[in-house]
Amino acid sequence: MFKLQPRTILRGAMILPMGYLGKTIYDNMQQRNSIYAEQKQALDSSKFVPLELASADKISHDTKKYVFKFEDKDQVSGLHVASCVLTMANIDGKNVVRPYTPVTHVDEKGHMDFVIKTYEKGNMSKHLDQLKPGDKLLIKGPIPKYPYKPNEKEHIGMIAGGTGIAPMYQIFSHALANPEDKTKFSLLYSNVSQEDILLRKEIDELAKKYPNRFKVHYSISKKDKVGTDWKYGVGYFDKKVIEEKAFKSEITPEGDQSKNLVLVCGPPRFMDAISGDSYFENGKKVQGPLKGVLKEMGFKEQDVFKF
Ligand SMILES: Cc1cc2nc3c(=O)[nH]c(=O)nc-3n(C[C@H](O)[C@H](O)[C@H](O)COP(=O)(O)OP(=O)(O)OC[C@H]3O[C@@H](n4cnc5c(N)ncnc54)[C@H](O)[C@@H]3O)c2cc1C
Repeated sequence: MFKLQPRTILRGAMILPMGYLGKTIYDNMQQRNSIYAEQKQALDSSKFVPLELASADKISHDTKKYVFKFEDKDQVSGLHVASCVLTMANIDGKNVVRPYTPVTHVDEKGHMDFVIKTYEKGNMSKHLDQLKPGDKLLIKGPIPKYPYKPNEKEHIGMIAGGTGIAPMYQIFSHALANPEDKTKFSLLYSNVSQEDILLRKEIDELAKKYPNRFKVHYSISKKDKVGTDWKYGVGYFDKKVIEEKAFKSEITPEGDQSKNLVLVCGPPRFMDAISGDSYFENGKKVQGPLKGVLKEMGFKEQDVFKF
């Protein structure tokens, strides 16, 4: 079992949410913000601003890509890696607020894109599904999540389910585009069927372009949804799949955890199975105890960040 070094404790603590170590994350964000201060920002973290929907296109049977225009085509969102936004809409007389993670690069100008799944009984996702180009949505951000720093870790394992790919994509697409950043990424991405895999073209292109820095293993949870050409996994992620297909000997609970980290994001049942979910306590998001497969494997709370 690995021992906690002071450096490990500090780094572990850095991945805790604002409520625990707000100052560290805040300082980090301030540094990032000073970089972006020179650029005109479309979003404001203290208030909701209306953004116009430019287009909404189906990318799978239940998911759309939404493109929101900034007021000025030279504006950037003002987001940093990794952060998300809050959206707000008045639905049946109530203000509904939900977080989403853009999939556009943080320095992309003029627009911000989201990949959002529509739930049959979902308040915000159904509202978004009904929006037409020209309609506006209230958006606020950035909302800080994991403060990613190039080369801080050697290897980051990512375990994502469904739309949980969005924050992972934000991180690895940003990191891989930076030639100075040597961080390696291993992504395990689970979906019900092949058709449900979001951003597959983009992910496969990155895996091809950066074979030494980025690898991906997909899994389909339903056997009958697998096509004949399927070369990846079937079923849920367990210890064996995580060890053999993603982490190999590079990310282990016994390894040097100041160099490795595991990120997890997915729907509630997926989170419960893999790591346990983060939750709100006294109005603040807390990581909560580590549970599930990662706990069984021997990982510790500070080795894992849950989005
Ligand atoms: C940090 C963060 C970033 C996120 N980024 C994205 C993103 O980029 N794209 C995206 O599509 N979603 C994302 N989500 C999820 C999103 O915030 C909403 O939870 C989701 O869109 C459902 O909201 P709703 O109002 O439509 O459904 P609600 O009205 O909240 O829920 C209605 C019903 O839908 C079902 N449901 C709701 N959410 C889920 C879920 N995640 N999995 C399975 N069933 C569910 C439940 O059965 C629920 O009873 C993110 C969540 C977080 C915490």
